[in-house]
Amino acid sequence: MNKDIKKILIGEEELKEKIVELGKALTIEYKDKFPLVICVLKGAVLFMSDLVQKIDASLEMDFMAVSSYGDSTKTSGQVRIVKDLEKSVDGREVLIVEDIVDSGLTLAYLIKLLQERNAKSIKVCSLLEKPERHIADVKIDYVGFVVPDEFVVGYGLDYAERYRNLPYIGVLKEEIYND
Ligand SMILES: O=P(O)(O)OC[C@H]1O[C@H](OP(=O)(O)OP(=O)(O)O)[C@H](O)[C@@H]1O
Ligand SMILES: Nc1nc2[nH]cnc2c(=O)[nH]1
Repeated sequence: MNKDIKKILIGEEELKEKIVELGKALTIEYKDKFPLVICVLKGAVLFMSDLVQKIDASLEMDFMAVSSYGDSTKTSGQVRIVKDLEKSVDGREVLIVEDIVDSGLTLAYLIKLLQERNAKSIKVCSLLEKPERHIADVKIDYVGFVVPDEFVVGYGLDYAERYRNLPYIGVLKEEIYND
């Protein structure tokens, strides 16, 4: 285990099993719909790449990066587009893939944006959710794991851009924040 990690919340095997399960459900949902699957960079990139391999349906992938103003552990509610989609969502069945829904403000912004761009349907698959932290009223159609109100890293999720490459989801030691 990485020396900065206090505990592992979700291990590699558990992640793999959940992704197979989500992939089966999404295969049923999107079998003949040719969805546009949108990865929200950067956190969702590992989850997205493993998840799409478990969806047995024709699909397209696109990538979007948004940034919320605030420090590395808090979101402020203001979101801006850092990298926009290449594809049009007009008339498309869209699946947003997120690593985590915390306050829900990023997701609420994305859903509104894609609605304004005339997507036919918008569903959300998030690996993690912290329901007790929601500020925005967002519906997540597919959730991997509900996690407690602790700052988690690994499997795409960072603290100050580090730890994204850990193959598990873990909680950082307090001293890392206080450095
Ligand atoms: O529900 P919220 O409170 O809005 O937080 C969730 C968002 O925060 C994280 O992204 P971040 O802005 O840290 O960027 P990153 O994915 O590049 O790490 C995460 O990937 C979500 O997009
Ligand atoms: N890495 C990380 N990013 C987040 N963004 C919102 N909540 C979290 C979290 O718990 N961990």
